[in-house]
Amino acid sequence: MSAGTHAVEVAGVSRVFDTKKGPVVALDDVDLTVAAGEFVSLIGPSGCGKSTLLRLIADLDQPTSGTIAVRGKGPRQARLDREYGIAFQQAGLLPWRTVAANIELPLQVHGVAKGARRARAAELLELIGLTDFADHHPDQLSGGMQQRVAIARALAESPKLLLMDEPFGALDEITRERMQNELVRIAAETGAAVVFVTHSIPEAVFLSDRVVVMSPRPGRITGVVDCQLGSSSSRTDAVRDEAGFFHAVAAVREHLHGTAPVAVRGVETR
Ligand SMILES: Nc1ncnc2c1ncn2[C@@H]1O[C@H](COP(=O)(O)OP(=O)(O)OP(=O)(O)O)[C@@H](O)[C@H]1O
Repeated sequence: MSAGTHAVEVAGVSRVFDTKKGPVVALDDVDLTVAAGEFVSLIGPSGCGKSTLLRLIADLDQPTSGTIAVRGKGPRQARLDREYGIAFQQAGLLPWRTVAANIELPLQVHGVAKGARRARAAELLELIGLTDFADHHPDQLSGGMQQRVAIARALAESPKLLLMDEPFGALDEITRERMQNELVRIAAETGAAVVFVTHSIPEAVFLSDRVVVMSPRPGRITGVVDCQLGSSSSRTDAVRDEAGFFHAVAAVREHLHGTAPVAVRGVETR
C-alpha cells in the first residue's frame, strides 16, 4: 500500500437481499472513506445496515453494486493479505486454549514460528494489561478481560485496520467505559484505523474522530459528525463531562431523529 492510501473506500455501494417477501435494500448508494489511522463509528437504529456494511468491508459478503477498497485492495485480496483484524460482540475465544494460545492462533494458522508467536503474544498481553493471565483459560476471565483478549488476537498480525461490530455490547457500563479508554489508547499506540459499529451514542462520540449516522430502509448515511475530542493521551474520563462531548452527542442525536429527544429503537442515548 502506498503512503496516503485510505484504510477503507466505499463508493456507491448497495446491498439488496432477496427474501421470500421480496427484495430488502439493506444499503443504498453508500459512500464512505476512512483515512489511515482514523477512528470511524457507524451508528443507527436496528436494521439500518451497519453490520452489513462492515461485513462487506471484511469480505464476508459482496455488494450488489458499487466498489470497496480496503487499504487500496479489493476486499478479497485485503482479507488474503490479512490487512485487517476483526472483533465482534462475542469474544469468540477457544475455551480449550490458554489466553496466550488464543492470541497466537492467527499467527499459528499462518505458519509463524513458535518463538516469534510467543514473543508477539507477550507483547500484546502487555498492551492489554493481562500478562499475569497468559496461562489462564477464557472461562477464568471476566467478560471485559475476554474482550481484551479478542482485541489482542485481532491485533496479532499488526493490522493497520480493525473492524469491530459492537465489541463492548455485552459488557456492563463500568467495564464498557474502561474498555473504551483502553481502545483509544491501543488504536493510538498501534496507529490502526478502526471501523466501529455501535448502538451507543456516547460510546461512538468518545471513541471516534467521526461518527457516521445511518438510517434504515433503505440503509443510507444521513449525517457525519466530527468529534475531535483530543488526542488519545488527553481523552480521559474527564472528556465525558466536557461541553465538546455533549455538543457532539447532541449533533449525533439530531442526525438520528431530529431535535426532539425521542427514543429510536435499538439506539442507546444515555
Ligand atoms: N442474509 C440476509 N438475508 C436477508 N436480509 C438480511 C440479511 N442480512 C441482513 N438483512 C437485512 O438487512 C437489513 C440490515 O441488517 P444489518 O444486520 O446490517 O443491520 P444493523 O444496522 O447491523 O442492525 P442491528 O443494529 O440490529 O445489528 C435488515 O433489514 C436485515 O433484516
